[in-house]
Amino acid sequence: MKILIIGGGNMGLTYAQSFLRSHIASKEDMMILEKSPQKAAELAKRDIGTVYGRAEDCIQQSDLVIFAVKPQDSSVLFEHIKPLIDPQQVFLSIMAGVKLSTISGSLGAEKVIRAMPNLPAQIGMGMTAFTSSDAVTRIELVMVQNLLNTTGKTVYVEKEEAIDAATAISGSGPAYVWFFMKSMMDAARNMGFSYSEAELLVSQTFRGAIELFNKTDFTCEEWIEKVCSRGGTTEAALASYDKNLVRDDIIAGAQAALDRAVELGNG
Ligand SMILES: NC(=O)C1=CN([C@@H]2O[C@H](COP(=O)(O)OP(=O)(O)OC[C@H]3O[C@@H](n4cnc5c(N)ncnc54)[C@H](O)[C@@H]3O)[C@@H](O)[C@H]2O)C=CC1
Ligand SMILES: O=C(O)[C@@H]1CCC=N1
Repeated sequence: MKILIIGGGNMGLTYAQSFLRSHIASKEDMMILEKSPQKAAELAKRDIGTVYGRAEDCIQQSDLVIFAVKPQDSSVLFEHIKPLIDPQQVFLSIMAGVKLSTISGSLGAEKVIRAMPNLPAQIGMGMTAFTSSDAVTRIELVMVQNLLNTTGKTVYVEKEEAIDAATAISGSGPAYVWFFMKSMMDAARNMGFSYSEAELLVSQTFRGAIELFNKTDFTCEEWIEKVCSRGGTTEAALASYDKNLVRDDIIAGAQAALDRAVELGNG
């Protein structure tokens, strides 16, 4: 199966590397279409398949076309490739917000899958939610799911709105986690730790807390209770979070991401 990835940025490159690393696709089957000549030259050095600069040279030979450009670049791209595509090709989009109906309507193609991955896909630890149009066959869906599975865990969702919600939670989520890590590192620096000490203290704390959570059946609340001594330090920190409505802010942030996904989908 010939796979064409359109957009060789963070996610396009991640996908190409992941498919190759897992041997689900060979270099001969992988094509990347990248419009920036500088990026295309860098990609060509990576030995991850054939890199193209023109859609005319690669679209027709592909069985699966993956859209990994920014949502804002999608309408120009669709307009350009519409005369080149075969309506029987399968299209997979990972673009935030852009709806199945927009993709099929703009291209005149029926077999469209929408997925929302995240950046830990780079190390096979990604989380992807995906859904598909009715015209995609079971075999085609399984084929795409097998590809997505090379990047981490996947979940099929029936309702397309859940893709926008997943964008706000798991798609953007790694950035929220790094934001929290950075804030804790800033606190550590203020308390006198060096940069590398702050990094070690914080990254190992995140790793330990997440591993512990994943390896047991306790909820977050139960774990929090185990850390908190009555009248102790953790309670003081959590009281400060409560007073400053940190939880509400985190929920509002995720809601802002969801609102933006919907907005991107409306053009
Ligand atoms: N970065 C992330 O963590 C995630 C991104 N996404 C989605 O993935 C998509 C790509 O995101 P990134 O890889 O971060 O962006 P990026 O900016 O790193 O890569 C996009 C690439 O597409 C190229 N491009 C734009 N128009 C093109 C065209 N007409 N033909 C060929 N190449 C073209 C650009 O030159 C650029 O190299 C976005 O739609 C985003 O919503 C989804 C989940 C996570
Ligand atoms: O920030 C964005 O719009 C994309 C979608 C999810 C992660 N990055």
